[in-house]
Amino acid sequence: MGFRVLIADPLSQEGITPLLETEEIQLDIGTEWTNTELFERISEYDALIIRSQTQVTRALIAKATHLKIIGRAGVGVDNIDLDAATEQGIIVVNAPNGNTNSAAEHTMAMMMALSRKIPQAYLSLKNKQWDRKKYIGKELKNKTLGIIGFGRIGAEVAYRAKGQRMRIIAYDPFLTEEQASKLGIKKGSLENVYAQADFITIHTPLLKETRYLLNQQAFEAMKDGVYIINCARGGIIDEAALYDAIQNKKVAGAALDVFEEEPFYEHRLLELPEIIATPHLGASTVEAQESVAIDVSEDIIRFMRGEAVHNPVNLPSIPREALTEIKPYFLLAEKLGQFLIHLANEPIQEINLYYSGDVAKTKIGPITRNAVKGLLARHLGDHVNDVNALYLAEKRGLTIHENMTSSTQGFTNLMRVEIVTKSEKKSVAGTLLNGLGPRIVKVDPYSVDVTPKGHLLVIHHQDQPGVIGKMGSLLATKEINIATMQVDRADVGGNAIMVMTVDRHIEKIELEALEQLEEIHKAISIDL
Ligand SMILES: NC(=O)c1ccc[n+]([C@@H]2O[C@H](COP(=O)([O-])OP(=O)(O)OC[C@H]3O[C@@H](n4cnc5c(N)ncnc54)[C@H](O)[C@@H]3O)[C@@H](O)[C@H]2O)c1
Ligand SMILES: O=C(O)[C@H](O)COP(=O)(O)O
Repeated sequence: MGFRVLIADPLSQEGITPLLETEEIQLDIGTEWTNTELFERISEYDALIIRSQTQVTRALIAKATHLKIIGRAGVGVDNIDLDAATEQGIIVVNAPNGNTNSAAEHTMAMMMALSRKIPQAYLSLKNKQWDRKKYIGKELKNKTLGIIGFGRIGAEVAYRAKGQRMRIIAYDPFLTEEQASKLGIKKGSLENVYAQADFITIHTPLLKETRYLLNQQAFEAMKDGVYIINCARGGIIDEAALYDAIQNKKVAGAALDVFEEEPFYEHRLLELPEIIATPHLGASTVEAQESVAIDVSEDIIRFMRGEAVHNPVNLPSIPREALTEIKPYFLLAEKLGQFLIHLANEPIQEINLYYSGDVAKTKIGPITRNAVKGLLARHLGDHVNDVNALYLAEKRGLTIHENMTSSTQGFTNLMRVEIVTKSEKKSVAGTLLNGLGPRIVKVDPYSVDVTPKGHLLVIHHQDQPGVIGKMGSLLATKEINIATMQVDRADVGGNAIMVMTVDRHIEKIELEALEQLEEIHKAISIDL
């Protein structure tokens, strides 16, 4: 059947070449589909690619029973219910860099068209008017540009505006004084921006904190005759407040590429001659569209092939060099989790992770995620993955603690996973042996050396002569061949453990037969 990909919004044909050239991918174009069709057919797809039009709501995600990845060919993901995607284990990727330049250029074009009233003058000419007095503009030179949101696009706008000899004051919670002075701009608070700027351009995402950031109060705090440019997202400006601010001459004009509701065919703001507008064209250039479509297509192919994606939105992004270093620990962590959950006799309440040696020097978050995934997979199966492991653990009331310790116990790297239940703690520790892969080296207090792979049999028994022989004979009667065996004990004659690798899965009834032996406390079968 292949990996089924649905493109729901118009993408650059050249940009989807990587998908077209990948044999395993079966590509459908649903740009002409109605919403009803999309709802009816979404369950057929492994991947969905969109731009800003398609609303990926919780309801749509609930229907998307086979969906594994959503690719946003662009930056803003406010049209995707990220929580719903994460809960369903769907990874969301975007293409954050491909349209930066186009959006910055569009912002500059809008600012210049606004200050020189170009669209208004053009319309007037089209209407057979030759009116020169009406369209007197304002220069940008020596004016102050306030930039709210100094990320990729905000910074690109700053470079260009400096070329226009504007003074720049920027507000962004992450902008430091040092960065600002290096760039030759001023860092200010929102209030500073409002008080000083002649032009204000917005470049933040639409978030809870930025919704209606530019509201009546904000307009009141601005200079009289300020110009506003929004090529970021509708909803960051309160459109009703902007309308009033223009009517009462506080705001001299606004250039809008984005709106609270899109698309629309009539808009109250467009009745005002001080407003110029484009229908969300910031990223609409040949270059940007090709670039974002390539980026998102390549991430979908990477995902399909089990490789790390480059632009995850609902997973922490890991730099490539760091990923090479930590990836081998993912398997170790997952196997430790899968093994350990079989030792739990009661529901788990807490998961503790202890990292030491080389592994403690890496980015442990994604390693923890894999351990939790392994722990939950026994009861949640395929439903749990890297994307939703922590969410699902949290939903089940599990607390997770990560700890760094110095106790390497002679290994160059060691990670221990511990689960806490109402009445006991169980733990398993493992290491990554150079060139040999993951090894389990401790089960509770017992030292072992087990490759976490295949069919394992864990026996808790009394340390006494003959028990290993009895075990071996019983397994032989069931035609269960032992491939490897590890034994350790707490004290002579005390509690002991055997961890065996056997050649086939051991049935419950066979475990019960083993537990009939007097010296055997518990027999556990684990398939890894
Ligand atoms: N019109 C278009 O077609 C178009 C094209 C591309 C991007 N966009 C939009 O432009 C915006 C910026 O994109 P980007 O690629 O530069 O994103 P970015 O993530 O690189 O930058 C966003 C910046 O906003 C800052 N920020 C967040 N909350 C803030 C707040 N409350 N106050 C001030 N700053 C805040 C962040 O710290 C970050 O530096 C996004 O909304 C994106 O969707 C629109
Ligand atoms: O966030 C973005 O990348 C822009 O708003 C572009 O949106 P579009 O892909 O719908 O043009």
